[in-house]
Amino acid sequence: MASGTLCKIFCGITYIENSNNPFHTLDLYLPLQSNYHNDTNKELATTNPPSLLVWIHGGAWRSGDKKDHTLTAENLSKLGNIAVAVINYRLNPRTFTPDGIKHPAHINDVASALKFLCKKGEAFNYNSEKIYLAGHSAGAFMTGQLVFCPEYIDDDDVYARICGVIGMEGIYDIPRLLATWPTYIDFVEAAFGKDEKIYKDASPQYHSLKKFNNEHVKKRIPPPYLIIYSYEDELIDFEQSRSYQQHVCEEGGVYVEIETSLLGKHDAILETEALHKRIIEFISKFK
Ligand SMILES: N[C@@H](CC(=O)c1ccccc1NC=O)C(=O)O
Repeated sequence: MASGTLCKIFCGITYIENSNNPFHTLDLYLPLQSNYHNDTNKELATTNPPSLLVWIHGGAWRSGDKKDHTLTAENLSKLGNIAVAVINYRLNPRTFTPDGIKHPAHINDVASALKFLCKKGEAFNYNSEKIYLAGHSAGAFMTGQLVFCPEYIDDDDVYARICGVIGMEGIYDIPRLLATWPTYIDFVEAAFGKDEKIYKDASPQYHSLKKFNNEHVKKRIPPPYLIIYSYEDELIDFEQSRSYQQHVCEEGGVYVEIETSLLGKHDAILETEALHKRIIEFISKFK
C-alpha cells in the first residue's frame, strides 16, 4: 500500500471473464477498517463487512476514466467506511462511426460489472447485499437505465441488492437534452447512432417499471434516490434532474431527495468535500 493512502486499493480487476479489454476493468477501494486480508484479523472480517458504492463516471459516453476518480473514491471510502468500486466501460469513438462501439455496449458493460461485484463480496470482504450506485452525467443516465430498464438487470436478486442510487449532474432524457442543447447531437449520434427513436427508447425518463410487473420480472419499485444538481453546472440544465425526480416519484419511488444547494461546475463538483459528505449522509440512512 502506498504511504498516505487511506484505504486498500485493488487496481485493474477484470470484470468480464477472459476479456483483455482494459475498459472491462474496475478499481476497488476498501476502507482500512475492513482491510482484514491478513489472517490475524480474519474473524473480524466476516462480522461486519462494509457496503459497496459503485461509481459510474461520465464523459458523454466517449471520454472519462476510472483513474480520474481516485481522490473521490478514496475520500468516500474513508469518510463513509464503505467499499468503492470505480468502473470503466467501453467508450465509443468521438464521432459517429457506423461499425464502432455504440449503445448498448456501455450499459451492458456496466451491468456486467455490477453482476461481477455481486459475486465478489466474500473474496474482497464487502457486503454485496448492500450496494449503492452513483453516476455522474452520462453515468447518471446509466444508473437510471439499471433502475428502469429490466433488460439490463434481469435478475431480481441483483436488483434487490441496490439499496440506494445517487445521480449527479445527470442526463436522463436525451430528446429533451437535444431540444435544449442542439449541438450535443454530435456526442448523442456517436453514442446512440442516427435513429432518433433510440434516443427516447434508451432514456430512463421514458421507462416505466409498471409494465414489467409480470410473471417474468417481479414487482420493482425504484430504490431510494438522491438526485444532485449544481446550479453552477455549465453543461447540463436543471430540468433533466427536476423532471427525472418527478418520474421516480410517479414510478412509486418511496424515498426521493433532490439536492440543489451544493456548488461546483459540471466536473469540479465531484471533488468537493461537500458532495462526498452529502453522499455519505444519504447512504448512512439506509445502512
Ligand atoms: N469532455 C467531454 C464533455 C462531456 O463529457 C459532456 C459535455 C456536455 C454535456 C455532457 C457531457 N458529459 C456527460 O457525461 C467530452 O468528451 O465530450
